[in-house]
Amino acid sequence: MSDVNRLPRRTRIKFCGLTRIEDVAVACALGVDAVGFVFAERSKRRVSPAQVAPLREALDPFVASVALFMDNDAATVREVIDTVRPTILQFHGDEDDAFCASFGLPYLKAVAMGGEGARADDLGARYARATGFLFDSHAAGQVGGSGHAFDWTRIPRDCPRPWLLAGGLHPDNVFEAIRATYCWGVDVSSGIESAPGEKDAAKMHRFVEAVRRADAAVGTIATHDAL
Ligand SMILES: O=C(O)c1ccccc1NCC(=O)[C@H](O)[C@H](O)COP(=O)(O)O
Repeated sequence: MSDVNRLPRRTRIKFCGLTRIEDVAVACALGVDAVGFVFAERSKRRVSPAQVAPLREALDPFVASVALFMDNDAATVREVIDTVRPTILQFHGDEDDAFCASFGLPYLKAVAMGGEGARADDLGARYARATGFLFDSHAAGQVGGSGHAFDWTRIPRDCPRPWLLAGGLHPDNVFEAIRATYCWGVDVSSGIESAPGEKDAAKMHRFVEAVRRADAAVGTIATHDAL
């Protein structure tokens, strides 16, 4: 394969559970790909649509806004879409493909990898319209954002769409996480916080720096298949 078909690897970065406009500004300055706002009812980082609207307006161009839900009802999802205008939706509960796709926006399905009942098989068939997947450490029915990792060897090798690794990532383990899993993207919440919902600028900076170091260490991606 010629070098013209290879580019440096770039792991996508999503910062999740933002609640403050100053944290949005830092995330944008660091060049992250996406920020997440949590509308799940039991979350410590839960925000209201009205609270998020100015944060979403403050985003730089090309920084995606992700609205997170966990078994919220359709009316709540619609209210968030109308007020916040997120780029993409992310569902953490028992939602099926029909529900997730019914809002006319791309969606990510979070896959609960913790606990005994983890079910990561057949994702392409069960969530045929998902844009991608996010493997997270919480157990089915439990909230995310725990700061705990799961056993990365349980990630299915044949995931049919781009997928993000989440759960317990922080500036000191994300290098190894990327090297071990070759994930498309990483998602972090607790690992860049000083308190739930309050991000720490120095940790955010160290996290991004570690991802870029991992990208350089892991090497290149072949682009010929996609072109
Ligand atoms: O963050 C929450 O409070 C939350 C509540 C309910 C459903 C999902 C939730 N968060 C989803 C995520 O943001 C991921 O779990 C997160 O990036 C990984 O969390 P962490 O282990 O804290 O990095």
